[in-house]
Amino acid sequence: MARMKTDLCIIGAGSGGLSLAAGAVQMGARVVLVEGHRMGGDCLNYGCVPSKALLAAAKQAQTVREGGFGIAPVVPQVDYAAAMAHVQSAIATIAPHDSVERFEGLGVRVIQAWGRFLNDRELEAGGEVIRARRFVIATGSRPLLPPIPGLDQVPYLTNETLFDLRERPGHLLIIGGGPIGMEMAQANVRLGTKVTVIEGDRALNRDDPELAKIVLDRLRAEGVGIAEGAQATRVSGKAGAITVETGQGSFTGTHLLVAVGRTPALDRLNLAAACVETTRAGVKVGPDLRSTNRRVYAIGDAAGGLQFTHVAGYHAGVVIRPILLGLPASARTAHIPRVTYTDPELAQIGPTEAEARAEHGARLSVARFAFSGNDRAIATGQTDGLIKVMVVKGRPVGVSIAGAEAGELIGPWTLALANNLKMTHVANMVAPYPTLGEVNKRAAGAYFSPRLFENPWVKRVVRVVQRLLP
Ligand SMILES: Cc1cc2nc3c(=O)[nH]c(=O)nc-3n(C[C@H](O)[C@H](O)[C@H](O)COP(=O)(O)OP(=O)(O)OC[C@H]3O[C@@H](n4cnc5c(N)ncnc54)[C@H](O)[C@@H]3O)c2cc1C
Ligand SMILES: NC(=O)c1ccc[n+]([C@@H]2O[C@H](COP(=O)([O-])OP(=O)(O)OC[C@H]3O[C@@H](n4cnc5c(N)ncnc54)[C@H](O)[C@@H]3O)[C@@H](O)[C@H]2O)c1
Repeated sequence: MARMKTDLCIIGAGSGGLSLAAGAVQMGARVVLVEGHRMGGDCLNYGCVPSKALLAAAKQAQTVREGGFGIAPVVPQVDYAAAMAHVQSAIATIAPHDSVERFEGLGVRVIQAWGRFLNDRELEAGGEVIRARRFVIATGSRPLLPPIPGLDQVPYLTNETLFDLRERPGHLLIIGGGPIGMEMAQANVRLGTKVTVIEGDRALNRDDPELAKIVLDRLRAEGVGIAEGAQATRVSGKAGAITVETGQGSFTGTHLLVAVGRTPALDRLNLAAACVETTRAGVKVGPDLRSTNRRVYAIGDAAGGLQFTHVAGYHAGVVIRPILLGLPASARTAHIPRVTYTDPELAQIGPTEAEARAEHGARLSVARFAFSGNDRAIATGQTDGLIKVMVVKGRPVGVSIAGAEAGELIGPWTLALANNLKMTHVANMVAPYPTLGEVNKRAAGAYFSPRLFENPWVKRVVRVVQRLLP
């Protein structure tokens, strides 16, 4: 077997591995990148990109279907295969950016094979033994397949096969009402599929219930059936007629999508040989993302924390400091946002109201502003929405937004939380009129209004000054 030495060996060329490889090689390190399947990982091939591309096609169908503003609604003529062709075209357009050619052009040695540790300092991939000063496990995650009796006896879809469909499903059952389940429910219902979501708990249960309701009400109004408190206990049937049994009754559809979470992709790595310990969530790491083997780090979904592309990229930025420069660094989570790209969108940073109340008690103030008070939202018919800002000692600690463009609107708050800014900084901002972005400033205004307008001292001072002014 050929042998090579390198500074850094990264296993997995997804969101985390690619960011790290590009950064490390351009800063002068010798980098080997090992990828066993498709460059770009889950996000490009089976996750963010295809799901957002399908949602875009679905939004187009919905715009036509709803009409409005004096434009007559029309039943959309949906070509499901063409919508999926748009999905593939979005992937193909981005793929060169994540390609072997681009990374080899940057100076990265790319090995297209599965990597497997031989011992605590060596990994084998594609018949080569790589001895590296540091390793980074960036192998991501795969769909969790729950032990529901009968599931292994029926054909089912996951995010890895859903985008291969070319014929529109007649009735899509989705087990799991998390972000994957709800995004794909709306995409499919808008493209003309009958959809039923089967959720064991509350749909979108990680989000503030008041804001999740805004999204769920819209989905229900568009025709998505959402059974909550309906844990799937048995699956049976065959292609075209699949039945899911739950405590709330049984549901039969033509297709089944399983979207009940993720499991870390660590099984091919032979981690025991490298003395790298794991938990059910992923590689066991400290705040510095270092594993139980001090030469080995883990980033992204494999590190067992938040599972988002921007987190994988952020992790890459954290580990590059100790790996390349020997400097300390640790990962934080308080400033990490998340967005579910339903229409309306659901965005969150920091704790929800309930989480913040549990943590801060009476010190917490919650400022609210409804989209129905925003002129642009009224002009464009997008008044279903609400922003809540959780404030402690004059600083925002959490923000929840449900509404049009919530993912864009959370931007200024990500800046505020990352830099520990105060509500005054947000209130000082002048937002262009008329924009949806004014909801951010109005929420800051809602925080200051009672302090300014309902404060007897302010009134007294104004009266005195008015008497004294010439
Ligand atoms: C349907 C869906 C929609 C999503 N939408 C969003 C979104 O809108 N926004 C967002 O932020 N996140 C989204 N996510 C989550 C996001 O895709 C992941 O958090 C992100 O891809 C994680 O990046 P990663 O680098 O950790 O892993 P990945 O991108 O999964 O990359 C891991 C790579 O490692 C490779 N690999 C695994 N084992 C080995 C091995 N032994 N040897 C060599 N290679 C190996 C895999 O083949 C893969 O290419 C979505 C996920 C799904 C499933
Ligand atoms: N927009 C985004 O950023 C985005 C989009 C999709 C996915 N993702 C990432 O992917 C991760 C996985 O998403 P997900 O939606 O698969 O998982 P999830 O864990 O967020 O939601 C899964 C849901 O399935 C339910 N469930 C589990 N077992 C069940 C059963 N037997 N019967 C009925 N319901 C059951 C759970 O109660 C839960 O609500 C997310 O947490 C997120 O990190 C992000």
